[in-house]
Amino acid sequence: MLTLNNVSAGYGGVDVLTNISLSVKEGENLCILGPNGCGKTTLVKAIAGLIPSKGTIQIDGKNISKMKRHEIASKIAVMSQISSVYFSYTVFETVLLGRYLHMKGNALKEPSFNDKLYTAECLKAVGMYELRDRQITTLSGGQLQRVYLARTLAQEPSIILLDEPTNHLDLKNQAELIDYLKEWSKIDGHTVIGVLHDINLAMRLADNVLVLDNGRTAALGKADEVITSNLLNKVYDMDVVGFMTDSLKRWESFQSQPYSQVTKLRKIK
Ligand SMILES: Nc1ncnc2c1ncn2[C@@H]1O[C@H](COP(=O)(O)OP(=O)(O)OP(=O)(O)O)[C@@H](O)[C@H]1O
Repeated sequence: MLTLNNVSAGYGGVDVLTNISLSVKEGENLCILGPNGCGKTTLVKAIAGLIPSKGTIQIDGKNISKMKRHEIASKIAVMSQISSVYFSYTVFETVLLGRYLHMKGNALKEPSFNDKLYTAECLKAVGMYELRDRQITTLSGGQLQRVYLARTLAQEPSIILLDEPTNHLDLKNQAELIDYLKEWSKIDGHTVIGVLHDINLAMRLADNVLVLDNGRTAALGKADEVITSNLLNKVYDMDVVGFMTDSLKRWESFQSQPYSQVTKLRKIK
């Protein structure tokens, strides 16, 4: 479904990514891992056709450099981290924007009954239908992220590209979003390709993992085979598994200690 062959991309003529090759089949999910600045977002932008790239990127056998913007958008939706909202639309209007493609690209046109119906379905799917008339500026970060998920679904893509979508979300909402997308990917050969900093969430979502190191492929393969302590320690330049194990031990000991012992505050000198 999605194939990258020797893809290099970057900014101002300088490559950030070098010779990335991979393929993602329908119904499979891929997580992209790697330290800050290694090129994860750049890869997402290249796949979405938002920046030029060398090599070939094909969706369903078609080269994206030969596809029109709206044709790419009918296949791929990008869901990124939420940023501040400066323009106020209602929840319903925001999700309706995801139907833009299906409204023959004319957002000024009165949406059809079917577009409105599909928008409502997407809002129901993410549990935001009741808040459909609220201005999005009045929503919490978690609610806003749900609205953006609904807008992504309204686009009816076959591939969702995630770029760190879980900031602003508490633990429960992070897990729910990832589980929802995992479920979505198992319907009708959908695919999720996601940049996630949290390795636990990545393992929850991914069938396959690409680990980038300085713009190059450090590892690519099945999640349980690729996510090894040696590789993570090398790429992130820290004892990742040791850190996670230590956190778990602290949590366990915190649980077993009497309340009085763990709440002692250090005196400020
Ligand atoms: N628009 C841009 N113009 C020039 N350089 C850029 C641009 N966007 C990103 N870069 C550079 O490209 C490199 C890779 O950035 P990218 O955002 O892809 O990394 P990342 O792995 O997603 O990082 P992070 O985990 O911090 O989000 C960085 O050195 C960054 O400074």
